[in-house]
Amino acid sequence: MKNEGTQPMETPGNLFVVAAPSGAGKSSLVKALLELDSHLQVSVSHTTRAPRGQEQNGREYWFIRPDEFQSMIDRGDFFEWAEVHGNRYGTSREGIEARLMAGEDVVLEIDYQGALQIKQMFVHAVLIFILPPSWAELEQRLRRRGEDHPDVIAQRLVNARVEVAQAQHFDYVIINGLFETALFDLKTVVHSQRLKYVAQRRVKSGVFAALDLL
Ligand SMILES: Nc1nc2c(ncn2[C@@H]2O[C@H](COP(=O)(O)OP(=O)(O)O)[C@@H](O)[C@H]2O)c(=O)[nH]1
Ligand SMILES: Nc1ncnc2c1ncn2[C@@H]1O[C@H](COP(=O)(O)OP(=O)(O)O)[C@@H](O)[C@H]1O
Repeated sequence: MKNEGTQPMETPGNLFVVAAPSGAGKSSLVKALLELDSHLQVSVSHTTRAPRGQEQNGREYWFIRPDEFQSMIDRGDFFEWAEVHGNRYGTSREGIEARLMAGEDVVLEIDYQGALQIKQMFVHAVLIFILPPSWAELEQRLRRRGEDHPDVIAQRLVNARVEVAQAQHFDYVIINGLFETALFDLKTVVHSQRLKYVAQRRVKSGVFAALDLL
């Protein structure tokens, strides 16, 4: 939650931030997007949460102990971190900064608290919020996923009300009803941002002026 000393940054690479209430389909959408888009890389967060069935250390998350997480906070290793559903999650500086400076596009899959912190640091970050089509469907998806204890699901559904209220602060809101439609919308946002960025760079560099267009 702390980011003292961090100035807003403008980087050659685009930064996309995807947030959603648990079960809305954020991880599935980002995974599908990454398979289609070789220019995009995901940042693997650190968490104190226990791994789920198929999750692997270093793939979905870096799973670390609470004291290790605290040490990382103390060392200033995180761009942002937050407590979500009773566990801590954080985006480490390592990797992301270098990738963005090298002109690569990065996607973060984080909660709304982290997303809002990131927007303060990276003014051009594109914030995307994924909504389920209904509360009933959200609950169904969490149950069908079958990864969390009923108590954990209940807590996530309560927290979902608070999270969804934050969608108003995001640049884009995508409803994940039909998966392929939502994926198309997500691809469109990424593509639009790249076009916008290229156009802005060309205007700045005077390319259009040289063509006698502007
Ligand atoms: N602020 C922050 N939130 C994170 C980070 N990594 C994951 N989260 C969020 O923590 C919440 C819980 O994630 P998880 O336990 O994997 O369950 P999920 O909701 O099913 O994805 C989700 O809203 C994630 O987006 C991170 O590095 N920072
Ligand atoms: N559009 C969709 N329609 C039906 N089921 C979906 C859709 N998107 C995702 N799911 C399913 O819903 C569950 C939750 O998706 P997941 O990507 O894990 O959500 P999140 O990362 O937001 O918690 C998974 O079982 C996933 O396969």
